[in-house]
Amino acid sequence: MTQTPHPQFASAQDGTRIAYALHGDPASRRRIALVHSLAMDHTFWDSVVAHLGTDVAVAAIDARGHGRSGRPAGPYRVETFADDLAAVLDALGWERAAVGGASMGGSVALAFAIRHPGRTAGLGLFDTTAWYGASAPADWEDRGQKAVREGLASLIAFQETRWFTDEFRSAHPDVVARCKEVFLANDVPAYLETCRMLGNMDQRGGLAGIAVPTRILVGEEDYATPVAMAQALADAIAGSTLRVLPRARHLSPLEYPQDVAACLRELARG
Ligand SMILES: O=C(O)CCC(=O)CC(=O)O
Repeated sequence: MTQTPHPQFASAQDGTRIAYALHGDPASRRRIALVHSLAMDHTFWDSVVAHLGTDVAVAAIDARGHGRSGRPAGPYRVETFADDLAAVLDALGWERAAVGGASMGGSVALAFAIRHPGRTAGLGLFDTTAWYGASAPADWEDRGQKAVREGLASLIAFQETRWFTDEFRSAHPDVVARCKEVFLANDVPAYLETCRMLGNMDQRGGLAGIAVPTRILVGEEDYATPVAMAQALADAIAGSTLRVLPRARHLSPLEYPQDVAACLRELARG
């Protein structure tokens, strides 16, 4: 079991504290910056980090509104989350890094690559999208409002099957329990604002400008960001590769940590 380092803090442009954990060799020039999925935190990456080895430097952040980071009032924007990641790179003195993200974090990684191309050594996109579709603003508002009305626990049954297959849940009850624990610890107003952010996000216009090595992974049974969304990313980002993971659902860094780590190591080579 990897021991997660104590979080450190960077200051975002608006003064919000952004927490991050630094793993591996801080002196390594092979640098990786990671952003978790909705309502998770930096510990989301622990099993990937365990497969990354100690010859890379890895910064895993808590996005604003999540974990130990600040929870300013909304509205939230994916571009702000990307600039928060840039603030973490600044705090570390990193000019560039391979950037990886899962689901919400993948959307943040996309925004980072679009806004900070010179700082993006490579892009790892796991179970994610640039756009959730025309009904997304209403759908995500419904989800956030359910949390407000009935509490985050009312979403757990939905989340569990959205995150993982039945087989995975039976084989890895500890992983599922940890995800639930982190999910339930979220701040409801911040969760609502993050849901709204995802519903309103549309980054499709920026994809053609991404010119860094890009690897896209998606679970074959991902109902949250289905294979068609990953295919749309692959079609729009020149030179990207797409791999569909068999028998996986929405959280491939937890379902396939070794494969995600291999992908990130490759991106961090340059
Ligand atoms: O559950 C969904 O519909 C999507 C969840 C999602 O894509 C956001 C996330 O898990 O970060």
